[in-house]
Amino acid sequence: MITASGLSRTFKVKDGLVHAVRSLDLDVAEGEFVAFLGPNGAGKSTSLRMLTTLLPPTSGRASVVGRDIRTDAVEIRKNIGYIGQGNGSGNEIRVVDELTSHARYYGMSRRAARARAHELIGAMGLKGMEKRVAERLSGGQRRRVDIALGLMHSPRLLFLDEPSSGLDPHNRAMVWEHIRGLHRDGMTMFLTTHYLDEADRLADRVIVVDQGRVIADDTPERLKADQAGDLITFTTEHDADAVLVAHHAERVTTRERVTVDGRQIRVRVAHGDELLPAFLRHLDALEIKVRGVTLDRPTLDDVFLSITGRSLEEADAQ
Ligand SMILES: Nc1ncnc2c1ncn2[C@@H]1O[C@H](COP(=O)(O)OP(=O)(O)OP(=O)(O)O)[C@@H](O)[C@H]1O
Repeated sequence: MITASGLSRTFKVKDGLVHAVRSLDLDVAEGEFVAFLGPNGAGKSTSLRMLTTLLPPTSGRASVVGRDIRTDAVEIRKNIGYIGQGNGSGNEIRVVDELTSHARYYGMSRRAARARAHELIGAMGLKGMEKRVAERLSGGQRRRVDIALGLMHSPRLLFLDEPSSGLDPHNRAMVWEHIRGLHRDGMTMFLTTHYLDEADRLADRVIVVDQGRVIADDTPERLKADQAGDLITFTTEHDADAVLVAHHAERVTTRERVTVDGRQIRVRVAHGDELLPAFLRHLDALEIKVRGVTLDRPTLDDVFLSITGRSLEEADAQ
């Protein structure tokens, strides 16, 4: 559905060059749900704009729905939907008319276009807003009109750039419910999001980018198990016991994955739930006293932290 090889984009700025995307390789199969994650400025939107034929690459190649992005933009645009960051829908046209004329552009009959517009108005929780002009909607309502616009022609492949930004939790859940349904019916999804929990829950595959490069690409489960692991936190009665727990923990994982802070020992380890009972029995047999223990499952932010040494939330704040 999407392949890219060495796809790159450089921008000229006053004081030099910005390498927004550096040699992106991608292979997305039909029916996949891929989340593209990374901090602000990592190159996500630039990648999406190249793949949707809105921006020519500086070098490299890509094909989308089997067509070359450099030579076949018209065919690609017919088959894909693109929901960018703050799309159109900022003009003096009624919501229902904007949706209908968008679909007409794709060759739908007036009748089919109106029926589809009303279907999506319902699905996006916009009932009652049909006759309002997009300019006078709230940010969250406008965002849902953007999403409906991207879906009007029922594309095979949907690119979503931060689809849920600006939506309250209720509307986020509603939009995702609809997108999940479309994916179940076979639509391929490629999205960027800052909500790591969304990517974790929804995507079959997560591609992590940083400074224009792909730094990880796998299922959320494998990324979390391989790159981050569970976090076990032990609390001991005495500082001396903490040192002993840390010593034994280093034997089941590596030294870098064990940190001691007073009487608290943090251990990162894959499959912590399976390891913990035997490890506690082992400590007990050695008469090392543990007062408390907690186990936390890793998040995708832990994955980013483990690969780059900084948290995605911190990286975004920079
Ligand atoms: N038209 C442009 N001219 C110059 N630099 C640009 C242009 N568009 C993007 N950039 C730069 O390219 C880099 C990547 O930007 P991009 O918008 O692709 O990042 P992003 O990962 O989508 O970020 P965000 O999460 O903030 O949306 C940034 O350093 C950005 O400043």
